[in-house]
Amino acid sequence: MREFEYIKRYLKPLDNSIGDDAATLANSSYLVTKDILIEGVHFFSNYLPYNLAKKSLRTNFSDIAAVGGTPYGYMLGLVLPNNVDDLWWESFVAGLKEDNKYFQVKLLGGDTTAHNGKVIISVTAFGIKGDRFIYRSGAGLGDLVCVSGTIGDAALGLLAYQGIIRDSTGRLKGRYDIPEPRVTLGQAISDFASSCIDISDGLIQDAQHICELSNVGMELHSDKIPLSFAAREIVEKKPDYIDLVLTGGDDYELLFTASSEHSNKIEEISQKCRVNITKIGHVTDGKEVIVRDKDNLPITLKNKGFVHFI
Ligand SMILES: Nc1ncnc2c1ncn2[C@@H]1O[C@H](COP(=O)(O)OP(=O)(O)OP(=O)(O)O)[C@@H](O)[C@H]1O
Ligand SMILES: Cc1ncc(C[n+]2csc(CCOP(=O)(O)O)c2C)c(N)n1
Ligand SMILES: [Mg+2]
Repeated sequence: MREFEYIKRYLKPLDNSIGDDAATLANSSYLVTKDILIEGVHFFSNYLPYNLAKKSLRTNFSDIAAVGGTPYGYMLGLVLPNNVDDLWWESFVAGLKEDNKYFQVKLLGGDTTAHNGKVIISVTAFGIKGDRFIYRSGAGLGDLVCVSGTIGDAALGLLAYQGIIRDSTGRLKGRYDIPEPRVTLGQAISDFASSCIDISDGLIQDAQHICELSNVGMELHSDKIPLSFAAREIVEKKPDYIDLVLTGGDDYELLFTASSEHSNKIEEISQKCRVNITKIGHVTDGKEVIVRDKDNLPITLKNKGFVHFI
C-alpha cells in the first residue's frame, strides 16, 4: 500500500478532518503543519546542510501557503548522526538564519537527538490564516485548474545530480536544492480559490489528491504545462521526459482551482505577485485526472508521482 492508502485506512478514521496541507489550531486563526526530510529519501548524503536547513523550512512553508496562510514560526526536530561536527552545524544554522529573516519567522523550540544513523529533520511549522482557509475539497465542476511557476525543474535537477542529464546553467539543480514556497500567491488567492495543494509528490498525483477530496475529475493539457527554458530544452530533445515533468515532484508550486469568473483576477494576481500562473485544464465530473497531449489524445503514465512504501 502507498502512504495515502495507509493514512486513509488507519489515520483518517481517528479524525475525519485531516487531509489538507495544514490544519487550523483549535478554531483559531493559527495554522500548523509538519514535514519530515530523511537523508537518502528526500536529499542526498552530500547535500549542503545550508540547503537542508532551507529545504526543511520551505517544504513546510509551502504547505502553509497551500491553505492561504503566512508562516509564523517553527519547532525544529533534529535526528543527527553521532559524529556530526561543527562544520555541519555552522552551515545548517546559516541556512536557518537566512530563512528566518527571509520569511520573517521565529524558531520556537524543538528537540535534538543523535543516533547511529542518518540525518532526519522533522519541522512543525505554524502559520497565520489568510482571508479564508483553502481546503483540498472545494473544487467544483467547470472550475479552472491553475498552476504557479514552472513544473518539472526540480525532478530534472535531481536527474542532473544523478548525472543522467546535463544542467549547464545550474537552474534545474537550483530548483531541486532550494524551493520557493508561494506564500504571497497563496494569500492572494485565499479569498476565491475553490481548492489548492502544493506540488510535492508530482503534478498528477497532487491533482489527484484534490480530485479525491473534492469528488471530481480533472482534464489537463500537457502542452499547457508551464516549462522553464531549461526544462523545455530537455523535453524537446527527449519528449519522453514529459512523463517526469508530469509526475516528478519537489517543485513546491501551487496547484489550485477557481471558478472561471475569477479569470481576470488571476491574471492581476499573477502580475502583482510576480509569479506566472498558467491555466492548464478544468474540473470535470469524473474521478480521475486525465492528461491529454497536443492532439487531444489521453496520455498513459507509468506512475502518477512519488510514493513512500513501494
Ligand atoms: N502520520 C500522520 N498522522 C496524522 N495525519 C497524517 C499523517 N501523515 C499524513 N497525515 C495527513 O494526511 C494528509 C496528507 O499528508 P501528506 O504528507 O501526503 O501531505 P502533503 O502536503 O500532500 O505532502 P508532503 O508531505 O509532501 O507535504 C495531510 O493532511 C497530513 O496532515
Ligand atoms: C535523494 C532524493 N531522491 C528522490 C527524491 C524525490 N522525492 C523524495 S520524497 C518526494 C516527495 C515529497 O516527499 P514527502 O511526500 O515525504 O513530503 C520526492 C519527489 C528526492 N527529493 N531526493
Ligand atoms: Mg503539501
